Amino acid sequence: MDKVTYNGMTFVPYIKESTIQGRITEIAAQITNDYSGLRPLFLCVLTGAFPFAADLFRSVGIDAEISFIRLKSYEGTSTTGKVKEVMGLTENLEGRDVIVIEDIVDTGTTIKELVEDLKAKGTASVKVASLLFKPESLLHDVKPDYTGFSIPSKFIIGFGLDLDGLARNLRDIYVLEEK
Ligand SMILES: O=P(O)(O)OC[C@H]1O[C@H](OP(=O)(O)OP(=O)(O)O)[C@H](O)[C@@H]1O
Ligand code: HPA
Repeated sequence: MDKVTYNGMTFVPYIKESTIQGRITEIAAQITNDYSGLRPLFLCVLTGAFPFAADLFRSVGIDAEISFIRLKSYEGTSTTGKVKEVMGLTENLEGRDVIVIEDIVDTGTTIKELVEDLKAKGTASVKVASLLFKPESLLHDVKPDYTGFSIPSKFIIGFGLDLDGLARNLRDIYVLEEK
């Protein structure tokens, strides 16, 4: 794995694809066990979560459905603090067991708003599976129920995570190089 550069910023290798896949398999096994006999609805938060959602959803061993919502709050490497719904939900969520799939919980702003919204829609339960979690960046009292990797508060890209729309197609995860 070599360094990569986007918009003049250099990123160094951080988490390998094989390590990511191994962790996704473990989370899928946990979900398979926790939701046995239920038919959960996975809700993928576009855009960043799509590679994680595809791999996680295909690894669970129970009947399940998947749907998508598109939320946006980041510009460059920082949050705007405002979560914009770019594409909404069409499903009736009443009585459903929902598992939100996120690529990252950073300040927690996106997940806090989304989970509150989903609970207000009459869901039976709402849990969050996030590939990455930055506990030291949290601005709200939230925490994923299933976490791939807890990481320090550094900007990362790859495996769905972007810098202004780029780098989502990297198979591995990279972190911004320290100067
Ligand atoms: O915990 P937070 O500080 O709210 O950050 C997490 C959110 O930020 C990213 O989305 P972004 O707005 O960059 O949209 P994207 O998925 O289209 O890249 C990521 O996919 C999460 O949804
Ligand atoms: O570290 C990050 N990288 C890319 N997108 C993000 N959205 C929240 N945090 C991040």
